[in-house]
Amino acid sequence: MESVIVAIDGPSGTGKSSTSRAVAAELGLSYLDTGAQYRAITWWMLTNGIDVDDPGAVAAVCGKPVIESGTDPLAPAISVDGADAAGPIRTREVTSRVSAVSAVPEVRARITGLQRAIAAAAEKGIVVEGRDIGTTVLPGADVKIFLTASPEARAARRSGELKGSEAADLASTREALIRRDAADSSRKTSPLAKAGDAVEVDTTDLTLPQVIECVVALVEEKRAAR
Ligand SMILES: Nc1ncnc2c1ncn2[C@@H]1O[C@H](COP(=O)(O)OP(=O)(O)OP(=O)(O)O)[C@@H](O)[C@H]1O
Ligand SMILES: Nc1ccn([C@H]2C[C@H](O)[C@@H](COP(=O)(O)O)O2)c(=O)n1
Repeated sequence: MESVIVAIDGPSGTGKSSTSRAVAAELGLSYLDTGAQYRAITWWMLTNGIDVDDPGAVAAVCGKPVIESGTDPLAPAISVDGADAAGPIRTREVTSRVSAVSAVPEVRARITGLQRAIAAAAEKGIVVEGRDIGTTVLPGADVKIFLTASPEARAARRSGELKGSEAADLASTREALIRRDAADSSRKTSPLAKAGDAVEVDTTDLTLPQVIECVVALVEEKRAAR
């Protein structure tokens, strides 16, 4: 079977990770969570005392951390300087600072380079999820999907995940994700955007299995047309 590159973009909480992992597993493809890479570099900045609101300071050191991403959809993994970072990158602090770090052009250039190298090495193909995959990272992707959902649906999905001290009410979760989407959409360098040739899938009223089925069908359709 010929290799296939699938780009899945969209705002936060639309189901990119859940869908991408399941589609990659079902089709025997590799999987890359690019948001985890931006979270990992943000976590490194915070733990090393870098002022993440100072783009110059961030740019000066962004080449330092060694970020490695696993590509098995059944066992997603990310490490920074050899240490497992899967847990620490999901804290509320990292979530609230990641948009500032990922807006720095030098950070984007470095992480985009890592992403392209990983995609090029995926022999059977890969599902890559993020914000700028179809527009900037892999503009020649075979299949491009842009997932959307209402802010209410996304907030309800996210609130269900947070536990203990990280738990937040629906309204503040909704506000936080709208704020992050606004920052990610308005940055100058490769903002969150739908590629002109992407298929938009509104997941508001779809179950996760329905979204997965829809994306698998789009990939199979593309393969059959080759
Ligand atoms: N269609 C759906 N219906 C209901 N729940 C869903 C659906 N898609 C995803 N979810 C749930 O919503 C939550 C967020 O999904 P996921 O992490 O895949 O989104 P995301 O777009 O990758 O978010 P982010 O960009 O913030 O990482 C998860 O708990 C997931 O199980
Ligand atoms: N291709 C990407 C992927 C992610 N980001 C930034 C913007 C997000 O707010 C943040 C975290 O992503 P998530 O884990 O929530 O998917 O990373 C980006 O700029 N470009």
